[in-house]
Amino acid sequence: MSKWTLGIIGGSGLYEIDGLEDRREEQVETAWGKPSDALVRGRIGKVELVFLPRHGKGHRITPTDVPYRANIAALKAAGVTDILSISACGSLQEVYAPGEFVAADQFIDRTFARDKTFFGAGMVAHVSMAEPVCPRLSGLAADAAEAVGAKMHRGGTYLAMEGPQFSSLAESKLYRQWGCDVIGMTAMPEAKLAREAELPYAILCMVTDYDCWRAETEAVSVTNVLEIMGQNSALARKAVVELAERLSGTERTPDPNGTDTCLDYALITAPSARDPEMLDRLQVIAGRALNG
Ligand SMILES: CSC[C@H]1O[C@H](OP(=O)(O)O)[C@H](O)[C@@H]1O
Ligand SMILES: Nc1ncnc2[nH]cnc12
Repeated sequence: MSKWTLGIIGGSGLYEIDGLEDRREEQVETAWGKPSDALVRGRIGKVELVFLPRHGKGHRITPTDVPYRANIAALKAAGVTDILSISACGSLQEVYAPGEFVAADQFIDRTFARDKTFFGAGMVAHVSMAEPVCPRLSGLAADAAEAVGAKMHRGGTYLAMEGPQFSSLAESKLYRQWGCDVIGMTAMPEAKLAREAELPYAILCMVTDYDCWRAETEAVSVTNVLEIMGQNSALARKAVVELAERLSGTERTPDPNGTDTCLDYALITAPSARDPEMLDRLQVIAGRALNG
């Protein structure tokens, strides 16, 4: 029987999760360095959970400096089967009010100062990002959040900006014209790297502000993000417990979208041209496809 091992990446305001039995912390190191913090492991019912606070405890790491590759590699090495990110974000549309949740299913990546692939010289891969979010996990997470009282919006486009400064008014208006729904600084390259690691990924965005485009509202600041997070992070934590409890009685079947085996269609470097050192480094991420 295949079981669920849920990786939870907590964003701004979410530095712990609730309800873990057998809670323990593990300091780990990967071929891409140390992850943002110790992995917090435990169990809810029959579901294993591995929690990682993206910015580290105490929020020490900027969105640019988050060790995205080490985080995903550490979760993969820990046996995680699926990743749920919980992130604070700004609303780019009237319909998403602070305090509400958006299960985003598309991204526009405007980040430019981050390592975005595990692969590279000696082993090149091109995974599909046409559907970057796992519809199964996203739907289950949205159901769980709704069940604990969150106002949920299903689907939406998340604009990933570099930061750490918030957007100018001109940028905020431009992203609205592009049809984006929410804005944040971290889902990219996280979702891309999860895909390369064959891990289905979903994101629950907690709306904390209206960025700066809405004339009748003051522009986003850390103060108002933290205030809204303070009021709503308990809901996000309850949603994680609810999700794990709902999955506890079920067997995990392969991801219907094929993410579990997506590298079968992505590796392009000819076997004779592959760099043995690169292949060694990639074992934890791509061993299934490389050795198969
Ligand atoms: C504290 S406001 C800006 C900060 O909040 C979001 O973080 P996360 O996505 O990790 O929840 C946003 O992306 C910025 O990093
Ligand atoms: N308006 C905003 N822009 C970018 N990241 C955010 N995180 C929370 N609110 C945000």
